[in-house]
Amino acid sequence: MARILTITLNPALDLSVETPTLAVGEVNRTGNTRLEPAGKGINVARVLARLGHSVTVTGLMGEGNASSFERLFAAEGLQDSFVRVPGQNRINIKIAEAGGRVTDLNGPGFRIPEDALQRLEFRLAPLLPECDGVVIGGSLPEGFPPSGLAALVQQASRAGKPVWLDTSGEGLKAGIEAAPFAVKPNMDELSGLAGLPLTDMTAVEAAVARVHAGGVSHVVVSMGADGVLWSSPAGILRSRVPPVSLVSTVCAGDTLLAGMLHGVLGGQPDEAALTFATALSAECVQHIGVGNPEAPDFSSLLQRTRVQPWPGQNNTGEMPL
Ligand SMILES: Nc1ncnc2c1ncn2[C@@H]1O[C@H](COP(=O)(O)OP(=O)(O)O)[C@@H](O)[C@H]1O
Ligand SMILES: O=P(O)(O)OC[C@H]1O[C@](O)(COP(=O)(O)O)[C@@H](O)[C@@H]1O
Repeated sequence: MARILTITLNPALDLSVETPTLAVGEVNRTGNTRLEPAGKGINVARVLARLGHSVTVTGLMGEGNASSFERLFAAEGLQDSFVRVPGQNRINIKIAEAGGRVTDLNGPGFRIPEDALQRLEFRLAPLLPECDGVVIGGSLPEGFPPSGLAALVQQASRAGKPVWLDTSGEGLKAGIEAAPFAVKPNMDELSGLAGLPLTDMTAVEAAVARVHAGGVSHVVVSMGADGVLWSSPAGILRSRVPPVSLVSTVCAGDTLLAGMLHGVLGGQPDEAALTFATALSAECVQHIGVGNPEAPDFSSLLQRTRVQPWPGQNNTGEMPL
C-alpha cells in the first residue's frame, strides 16, 4: 500500500442539506442535513485511508474550529500534520435537490498570516521524503497567492514526488505552470483554463493538449455524468459511468482522484485503474459524502463501468460529449 500526503490549504465544514426542491427567497423545509469536516485534500485522504493506504494530511487549518477535523482524523486513521493558523475554517453549504441538482455556496476561508506559506514549506520538508505521492486539493484561502501554490508543487517535485493537483481559477493556472505530474480539472475548470466553452470532445482534447504542453503528464478530466477522459503518455482512455440513482455530486471529484491514485500508485493496468476510480465516483453520487469502496453495490458498479481507448472505433473527436 502507498504512503500519500494530501495538502488542503482551505479546509471546510460541509453543511449538506437535502431538500425536494429549493425555493429561492422562501422558507424551505429540509430533509437529511449533515455537517462534516471536508475540503478536497481531506476528502481524498479519507477515501485513500479506506482503501488501505497510509495517509498524512497537511495544509493550513483554522485553529478556532479545528476540533471536529481532529476527531475525524483520529477516527479515520489519518496522520494530522496541519499547520494551525488563527481563525475559523469556513462552512460550505451544499444544497442537494431531489433529481440531483446541487447548489454549492463555498466560502473564502480564513485570512492567512504572513508567515503561513513559509511555515507550511517547513512542515513539508520532513514529510515529503516519507511519501510516494502528493495531492494538493482545493481553493486558496484569503491572502494565499497563486505563486505560493506553484512553490508547493515545485517543492514536492524537487523531492522527486508525483504531485496530483485539483484546484481552480488562478491557483490552477499557476499550479500548471509549475508542471505537476497530474491535474484533475472538471469541465468548468478545463473550460476556464482554455478560455472557451467546451461543447464537444474535439474542444476537450484541444484543451487537454494545452495542459500537456505546460509539462503535465497526466490530465484526468471529470465530465460529470459523461464519465472521465484520462490523457497520459500511454494514450487517452475514456470511461462511462453506469446509470445510478443520483443524490449529490459533492465529493465525486475527490473520490475519483483518490481512486486514480489508488490504481496508479498500486501499479494497476491503466484500464483497471480508471474503471475502479470511475465506479467509485459513481458510487459516491448515490449519497452524501465521499465514495465507499465497501458499499454493497460497488462490485456491480465496477462490472457496469466501461473503459475504452479514445477515440474508439465508433467514436470521433467531433462527437458530442
Ligand atoms: N450523475 C452522475 N452519475 C454517475 N456518475 C457521476 C455523475 N456525476 C459525476 N459522476 C462521477 O463522478 C466524477 C466526478 O464528478 P464531476 O462532477 O465531474 O467532478 P467534480 O466533483 O470535481 O466537479 C465523474 O467523472 C463521474 O465519474
Ligand atoms: O476548496 P473549494 O474549491 O472551495 O472546494 C471545497 C469543496 O469541494 C469539496 O471538496 C467537494 O469537491 P468535489 O465535489 O470536487 O469532489 C467539498 O467537500 C468542499 O466544500
